[in-house]
Amino acid sequence: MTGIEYDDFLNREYEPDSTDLVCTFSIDPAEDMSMEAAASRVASESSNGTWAALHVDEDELTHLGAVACGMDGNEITVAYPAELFEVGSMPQILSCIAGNIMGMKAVDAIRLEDCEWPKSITSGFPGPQFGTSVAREKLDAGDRPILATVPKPKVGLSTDAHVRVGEEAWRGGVDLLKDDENLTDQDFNPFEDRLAESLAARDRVEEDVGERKDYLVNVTAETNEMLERVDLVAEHGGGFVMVDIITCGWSAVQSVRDRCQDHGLAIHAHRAMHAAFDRMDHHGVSMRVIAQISRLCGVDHIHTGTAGLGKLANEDTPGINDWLHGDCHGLNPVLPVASGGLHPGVVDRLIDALGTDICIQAGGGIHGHPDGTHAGAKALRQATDASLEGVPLEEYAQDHAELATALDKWGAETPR
Ligand SMILES: O=C(COP(=O)(O)O)[C@H](O)[C@H](O)COP(=O)(O)O
Ligand SMILES: [Mg+2]
Repeated sequence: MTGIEYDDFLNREYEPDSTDLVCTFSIDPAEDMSMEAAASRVASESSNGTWAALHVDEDELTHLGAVACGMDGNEITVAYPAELFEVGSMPQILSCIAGNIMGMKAVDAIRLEDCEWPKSITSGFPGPQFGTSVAREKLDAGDRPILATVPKPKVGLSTDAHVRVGEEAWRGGVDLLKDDENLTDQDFNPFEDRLAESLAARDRVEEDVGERKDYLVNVTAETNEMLERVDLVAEHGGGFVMVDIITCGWSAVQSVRDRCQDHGLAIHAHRAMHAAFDRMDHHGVSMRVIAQISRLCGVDHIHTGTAGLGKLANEDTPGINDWLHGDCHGLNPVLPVASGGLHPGVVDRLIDALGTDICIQAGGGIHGHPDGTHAGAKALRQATDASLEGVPLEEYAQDHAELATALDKWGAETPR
C-alpha cells in the first residue's frame, strides 16, 4: 500500500509515450497556488485522484493516474494513460479531460487548448464516413470550394417559401441548401414536408442544370426522434443530414454517426453554442479541441469560422482547418465550413486564407443581394470562379453583373 497525494501527479521528467493522450491546458492558478500545485490538482482530479490523500495499491496509482509533465508559462501538459478511457465513448473521455477540473477552486481559470490523440483512442472511433470527399462523391464541385446557403429569415418561412428560396439558390450555382440551426420541426415549416418538398425541388434542379445538388436538413432533436429523422432523410433520397452537435450532445452525435453509416448519409455539423466553451481565451474548451472531438465522432463537415472575415468572433480558423485536413491515424479528413457574415466581396481573401478544400456558406450574403436570391447565388459562384482563376473580383465583375451589384452593395467589408 502507498499513499496517493497531489505530488504523485506531477513529474517534470516524464516523457509521454505514444499511447498516452496528451492534453495542453492553459491555467490561471488561484492566488495561493503555485503552478506546480495547481497542475498536480488538474492531473489528479481529471484521472483517479481526489482532495484527500488515499491509501491504495501502488499499481492503481501508476496505471491510471495522469501526469502533469510539462510547464511553460501558464501552459501545462498532462499525459493520460489510454487505460483510463473507455473505448469509443466521447462522453467518458470528456468527463475526464474537460470535467470537474473546469470548476476547481485551485484554478481561477482553465482552458483545454489542444489534444494529441493516440491511435489507441482514435481507433475506437469511426471518424468521418466521407469528409472532404463529399465535393466529388456526393456533389460536382471538383476542386473548388463547395458553396452552401441558408435561407433567411432563419425561422418563420413557410415550407413553400423555404423550398422556393432553396430552388433559386441551387439554380444560381450553390451546391447545398442548408437549414438554419434553430429550424427543426416547427408548425410553420414541418420537418417531413420540408424534407420531401426540398428534395423534390433538388431533383428538378439537378435535371435542369446537370449538376448534383443536395440538402442539409436539420435533424436535431431528442436522440430517438433524431434517428427517426435520419431514417426519413434516407427514405426520401437525401444525401446529408445536419446536426447541432453541441446542443444535442456527443452521445447523440455518436448515435447519429452509426445510423448514417447504415444509409450512406454525410453529416454536416453546426456548432451553435460552441462559444459557451470557447469564447473566453483563458477558460473553457478551445474550438480546436471541439473540432478534434467532432472528427473522432465522425462528422463530415464542421463550421470552423471565417479567419476573421465574417460576423462572429475570431479564432484560429487556419490552424483548426490544417488539423482537420491533416493525418490523424488514418481517420478521414473533415471538410471545414466557413460561415457567418460572408458575402461575395470577401471570397477572394477567404480562399487566400483557407484554401479551396472548404465549404463557403452564405445566408444574408446571398439573400440580401439587391436582385434577390438567384442573383445572390450567382454572385457567390462568380466570386469563387474569379478567385480560382486568379482574377481580381472588381475586374471579373466588369462582365458579371450579379457580382458587380454585390460589390456595389457590400464592397469588401467584414460585417459586425
Ligand atoms: O446562419 C448562419 C450564417 O448566416 P449568415 O451567412 O447570414 O451570417 C450560421 O448559422 C452561423 O453564422 C454559424 O456560424 P459559425 O459558422 O461561426 O458557427
Ligand atoms: Mg445560422
